[in-house]
Amino acid sequence: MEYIWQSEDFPTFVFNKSEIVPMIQQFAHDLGEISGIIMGFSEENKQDLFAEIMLSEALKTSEIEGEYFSREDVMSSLKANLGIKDYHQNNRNKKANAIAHLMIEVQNSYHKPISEKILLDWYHILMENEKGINAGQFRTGIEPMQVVSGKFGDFVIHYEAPPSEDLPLMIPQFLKWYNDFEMNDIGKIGEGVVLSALAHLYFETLHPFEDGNGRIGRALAEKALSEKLETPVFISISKSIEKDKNRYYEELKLAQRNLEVNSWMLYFCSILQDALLDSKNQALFTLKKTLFFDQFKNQLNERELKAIQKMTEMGENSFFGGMNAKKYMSINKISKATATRDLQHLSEIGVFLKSGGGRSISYQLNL
Ligand SMILES: Nc1ncnc2c1ncn2[C@@H]1O[C@H](COP(=O)(O)OP(=O)(O)OP(=O)(O)O)[C@@H](O)[C@H]1O
Repeated sequence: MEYIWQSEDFPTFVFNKSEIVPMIQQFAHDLGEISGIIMGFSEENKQDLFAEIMLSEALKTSEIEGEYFSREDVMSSLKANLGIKDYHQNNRNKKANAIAHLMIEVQNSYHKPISEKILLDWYHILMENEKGINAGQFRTGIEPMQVVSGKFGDFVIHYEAPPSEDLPLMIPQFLKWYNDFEMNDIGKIGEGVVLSALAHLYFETLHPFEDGNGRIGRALAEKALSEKLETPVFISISKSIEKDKNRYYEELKLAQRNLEVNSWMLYFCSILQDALLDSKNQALFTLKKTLFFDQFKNQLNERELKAIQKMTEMGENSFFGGMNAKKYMSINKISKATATRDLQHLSEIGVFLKSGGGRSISYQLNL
């Protein structure tokens, strides 16, 4: 046997539960903490946070594939699709629209059993604008479906998926395995974590589509977790994977060769944990931001408010180099004198902390 799908025992994945139980406990603990933080949020803040996390997933799952979209394009699609007021889809980047639409569809279908229709719908959403791809069906080609790297003429084959002709049997088996999945002795959260990890691996093993298997498979991992927890879990798995893509490929490669998948389980649990921590930090930042705006909003003029919103809209520490007079003038399209006056005021009331001197003065938010 070269690959796991060729084994008689496939898909009986074997792993040591006791090794991942502490990770599941930590995950459950952090999940509880986040729920506590979010509980106090206004509906608007909740929606903003969830949109932020979906945005992150949409951007990073595309980046893993080497596709880079602008934050603004994807966010405008997400907000329009979520029906957030004042947002209309004005984004002509069809691929960015597609990935945003997929993210929302995945959250909307978290409670439904997985089916061929759901997978094909997701695929259709993702691929309908791709030329040369039949967006409504699983792969049927006779050429082998291989994961390769390297240059033309010097390819390394990392993996070969089952032939297309086997899929009509293997896909229903996968769907049944997924929908019947149970692991009662590690609690609902544990069950969700394990299903998420194994469903992703199983799906990548089948590689059932011509293209987009990574993106659909990561979407499926998110759905599996939400489904078992019976509520949408807002985490960005792809953001965590993307931090070390090579490790992801290595772990998949290793897991394709042996049904004993301890290393994969440990790896994937660490990805979920990292993604959850990231969501927690984002939630804490939203909280800090709200308290900050509440404290200062009555002392700020429109220009000051606009500049502060700009500095916080992309998350903590994302406004590189802090604020300075030049940036402030350009954000508000105003004269240097007005900018200097506002910056002075913001420092005096304690919104900004000033650093540097002369031409290199910059201002950080005193969050
Ligand atoms: N050795 C491997 N075995 C099985 N699957 C693998 C292996 N290495 C990578 N993969 C999966 O295959 C995906 C690539 O497949 P495909 O090109 O169809 O998907 P994609 O969504 O278009 O690309 P990407 O995953 O890069 O976004 C990877 O993202 C990963 O999920």
